[in-house]
Amino acid sequence: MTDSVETEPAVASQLFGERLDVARAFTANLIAQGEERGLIGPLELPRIWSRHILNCAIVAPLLRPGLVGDVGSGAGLPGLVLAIARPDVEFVLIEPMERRVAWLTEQVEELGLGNVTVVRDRAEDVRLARQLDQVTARAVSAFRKLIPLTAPLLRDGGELVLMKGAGAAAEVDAAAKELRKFKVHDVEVLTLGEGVLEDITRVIRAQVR
Ligand SMILES: C[S@@+](CC[C@H](N)C(=O)[O-])C[C@H]1O[C@@H](n2cnc3c(N)ncnc32)[C@H](O)[C@@H]1O
Repeated sequence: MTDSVETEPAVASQLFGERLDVARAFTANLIAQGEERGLIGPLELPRIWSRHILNCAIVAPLLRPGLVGDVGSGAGLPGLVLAIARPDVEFVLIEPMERRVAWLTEQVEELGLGNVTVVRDRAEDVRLARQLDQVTARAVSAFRKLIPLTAPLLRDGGELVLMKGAGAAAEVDAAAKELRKFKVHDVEVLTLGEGVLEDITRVIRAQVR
């Protein structure tokens, strides 16, 4: 583990409220084990809070009570962070890689997250007992590729909440064919965290069917 780990920014307490201790425990576990377990690169530790934990937590107010599927959760970003921030929302984390699933399952147990289920599968193959109300994803695939993977998992009127980089608007333009085919509409690109976070977060939000 590198010795240059970012200290917790003051805004963390605002974003997690009374769940801050759980967020701290998860972040400490990620700092302690993330590099060794291939979940996060060493270069990320100096920006673990600003670039990763808080960058995901700022999305929490976009979620509604219901069932949210986080596709390609990896280290738990954003799925576990959102599940910590929003105990009123149920989450299913969909991740195909065995060692990442093992990490996610351990974290759910250790942190006592009763609102999270972990499923080992690819989004295009997974069979869920219930249709999702919302889907989240971060750093999994381009918007046009995510649409066919995620839209079939959503109920009519469900919503995509996809964390994206600076190219979000261009990704929307490149997805015209998939938007039509999967009846994705009311697409907007949101910028979150301005004036609050060091790194702003861009989100593509869209309705399905
Ligand atoms: C670059 S990592 C990002 C992980 C995490 N979302 C983050 O932001 O740190 C991409 C993740 O998506 C998962 N993934 C790739 N293709 C997938 C698919 N078809 N369905 C579900 N997950 C997938 C990978 O196993 C990996 O954990």
